[in-house]
Amino acid sequence: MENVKNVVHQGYHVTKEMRQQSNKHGSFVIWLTGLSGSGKSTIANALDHFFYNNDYHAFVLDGDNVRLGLNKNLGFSPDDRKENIRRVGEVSKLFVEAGSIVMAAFISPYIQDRQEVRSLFQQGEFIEVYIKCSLEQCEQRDPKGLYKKARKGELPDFTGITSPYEISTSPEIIIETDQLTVEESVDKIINYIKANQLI
Ligand SMILES: Nc1ncnc2c1ncn2[C@@H]1O[C@H](COP(=O)(O)OS(=O)(=O)O)[C@@H](OP(=O)(O)O)[C@H]1O
Ligand SMILES: Nc1ncnc2c1ncn2[C@@H]1O[C@H](COP(=O)(O)OP(=O)(O)O)[C@@H](O)[C@H]1O
Repeated sequence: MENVKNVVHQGYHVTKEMRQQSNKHGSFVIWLTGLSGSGKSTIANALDHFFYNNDYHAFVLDGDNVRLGLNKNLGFSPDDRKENIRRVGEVSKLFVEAGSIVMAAFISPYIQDRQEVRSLFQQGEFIEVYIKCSLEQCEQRDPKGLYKKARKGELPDFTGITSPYEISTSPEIIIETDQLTVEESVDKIINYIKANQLI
């Protein structure tokens, strides 16, 4: 807080509302949280196809990609994950201000970190989607071979094995990827967004 003592927020002349009107849809965050291999990236990209094909302004922020650039100085300790999520929350807020729909696909294992991101947004702008999948199923999928490495002790602080995942009590949406297909998962999310008149 000390660092921002003499910094004053500058209002934008072209407002978020003007951009939303011009884009002809709302801007908000679909925050996909869950274990590695649960299906966050797959569903985020399937949503992106839907939005792209239907002329919506949307973009995916994905853990792996953000960690190769903006957050390349961060690891997987609780403090580093917290800072990772804080920065991604702020980037998501900029996208929403710019009139875009954001799909943020991050493990984001701590309830408090997710709540802090939620608090950056207005009511209804932050949609938490818990991508629910058992550890056993995620481990069986193991799309990047990371669980195998973690079990061999080659990957410290691995979520679900040697690092915790805290389940939210009331996310807006729960998607069980060991029950639904990718298409059914996308439909469930889109139906929620339409029912809440965000698009
Ligand atoms: N120790 C450890 N624990 C969990 N994940 C690990 C780890 N090391 C590397 N990876 C890879 O990093 C991706 C998760 O990055 P996130 O930014 O989503 O993590 S977090 O939200 O800060 O917890 C994660 O991507 P997903 O599998 O898509 O979840 C992994 O590819
Ligand atoms: N219903 C489903 N939803 C999402 N992914 C699924 C589903 N069923 C099987 N999968 C597979 O599970 C894996 C999930 O990997 P990924 O999307 O990278 O997960 P995460 O981003 O959570 O690590 C992919 O190989 C995907 O094809």
